[in-house]
Parts: sequence; structure tokens; C-alpha cells
Amino acid sequence: MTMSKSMQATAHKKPLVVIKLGGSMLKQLSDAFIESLKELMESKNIIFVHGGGPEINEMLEKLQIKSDFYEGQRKTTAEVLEIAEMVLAGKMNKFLTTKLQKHHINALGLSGCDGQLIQASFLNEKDLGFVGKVDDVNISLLHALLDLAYIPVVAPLGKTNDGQTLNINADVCAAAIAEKMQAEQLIFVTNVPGILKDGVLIEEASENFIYELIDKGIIYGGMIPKVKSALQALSNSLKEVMIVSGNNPIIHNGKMLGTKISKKQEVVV
Ligand SMILES: Nc1ncnc2c1ncn2[C@@H]1O[C@H](COP(=O)(O)OP(=O)(O)O)[C@@H](O)[C@H]1O
Ligand SMILES: CC(=O)N[C@@H](CCC(=O)OP(=O)(O)O)C(=O)O
Repeated sequence: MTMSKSMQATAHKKPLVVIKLGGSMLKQLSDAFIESLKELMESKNIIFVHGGGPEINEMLEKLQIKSDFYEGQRKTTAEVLEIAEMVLAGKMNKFLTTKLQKHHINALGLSGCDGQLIQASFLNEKDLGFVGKVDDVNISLLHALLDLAYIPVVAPLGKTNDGQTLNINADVCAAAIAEKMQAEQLIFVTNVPGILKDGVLIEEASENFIYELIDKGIIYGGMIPKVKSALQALSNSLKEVMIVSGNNPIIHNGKMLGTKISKKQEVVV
């Protein structure tokens, strides 16, 4: 795909949005959804981070390797890590870049292990094994790609100082990239319309309310890393995190539907 010099020059001037595409819906992403992303790209720079949890589960099952989760994070043995890396950096990363390219999006796939993109350390080696938290992000690399009019598509892995690869939850990875890149917005695209309580969508959720929902068990499993990393990433530049469904176009009748997470105290149920 060719890009004019003027398009390249303006790439870094657009506000940045980080979009995390969950493994829960990656395989079902509709053409309409991707076309709606293209519309968003007219006014925003976008970095994609993708998951692949269900695909990792499927591969582990085929190989009869057991794996458990703790608060939405996969307990990762050396054996599980090998499969996670294969599925995330190989299968899912190439699946998504191919799909985006089919829609003429100039996608460039890489994992957090490439170009020292994600510098990581063990989150909790004793209980979780080879699971990482993000210490730093090579933002120069991401800026360089955006300036060249590439759309980065990141698989959630990282490397320690010693060169050990770690499995990083994709929500955690996306939030860290959004924070370090001073993105304007972070969007988690998943298989539910947002945070639900008794089947009803919560349109806006503050920090206190989210912790209350976790305590009551209303937020559980894969929703936990989303909300926790969202709260951690919110800052003066990143004012809003959205959790949205991948089943509808990202902007619906001019509006983004889902749960908005902010640091504000008020709650709208
Ligand atoms: N309060 C909640 N509202 C909606 N979904 C929730 C809630 N608590 C837990 N979940 C679970 O979180 C899942 C989304 O997280 P996850 O399965 O990790 O998806 P993804 O692969 O998109 O990150 C939902 O499908 C649902 O099962
Ligand atoms: C440590 C950890 O939990 N890693 C995740 C990485 C993939 C992921 O987060 O995928 P989803 O977004 O589809 O959940 C895992 O192994 O499943």
C-alpha cells in the first residue's frame, strides 16, 4: 500500500487511540466493524493490541496441557508459555494483520518481544509463573511506525532484562501502551456490551464503584484485568477508557456505546 508524503507527515499529529481486540471476538469480527474502524482512522491514529485467550485454550486442550486462571490472568508454566507465544505472535497476530490488510488498512504485526517493544518483569512468579507486567514501552518504535503510516498490531508478550519472554494479559498490555503513548482514549473491544450488572449495561463507572462490583463478584474473570488496568492507565492525557462490544460498529449513530470508565466519583446505572 502506498502512502503520500503529506499523509505520512500528518500521521503523528492526529490524536492517538489504542484499541484492544479481545480473543473472545477476534475470529467473528465483521466487515462492518472493520469498516467502522476505518472511519475512525480518518481522524485518529490507531494502535491495535490483540488477545487470543480462547485460541490458546483450544491449543492447550488439543495438546492436553492444563492451565488455570487467577483473576483473569493465565497461570503460565514454561510449557504453556511456548503455546501462548506460538498462538499470540504467530496465529492470532497474522490472522488479524491479514484481515485488516484485506480492508486496505496498512497493518504491521509485531509482538512485544520485537524491537524491545515491551520491557517486562514477572508479575508474581510464585503464583502465576511466566506472566509479565509492563515496565516500559519502546514508544520511539511506535511513533516511528505511525510516522511511516503503519498501523501497529501488537501481540501481548514482553521480554525481561535477561531476555526471558513473558506472557502478558492483552488488557494489561493495551493499557500500558495507552498510558506510555499518552493516548487520548483506550477502547477494549470484547464479547459483551460493557460492564453488566443484572444483565443491564452500566454506562459509566467510577473507580470506587468498580472496586465495589469486584468485591461483590459482579465483575469477575476476564473483566477484572480490563477494569483494573483501565483504572491504572487513566491519567491527565488518557481521560477515558471504553469497554464496547465487537458485535456492533464501533461508532453507532454517531455514538460509542458501552461502559465508560473514568476517575470521577459519580455513577450512572
Ligand atoms: N460484570 C460483567 N459484565 C460483563 N462481562 C463480565 C462481567 N464480569 C465478568 N465478565 C466476563 O468477562 C468476559 C470478557 O472478558 P474476556 O473473556 O477476557 O474477553 P476478551 O477476550 O474480549 O478480553 C465476558 O464475556 C464475561 O464472561
Ligand atoms: C497472562 C495472560 O492472561 N495472558 C493471556 C494473553 C492473551 C489474552 O489476554 O487474550 P484475551 O484478551 O483474549 O483474554 C492468556 O494467556 O490468555
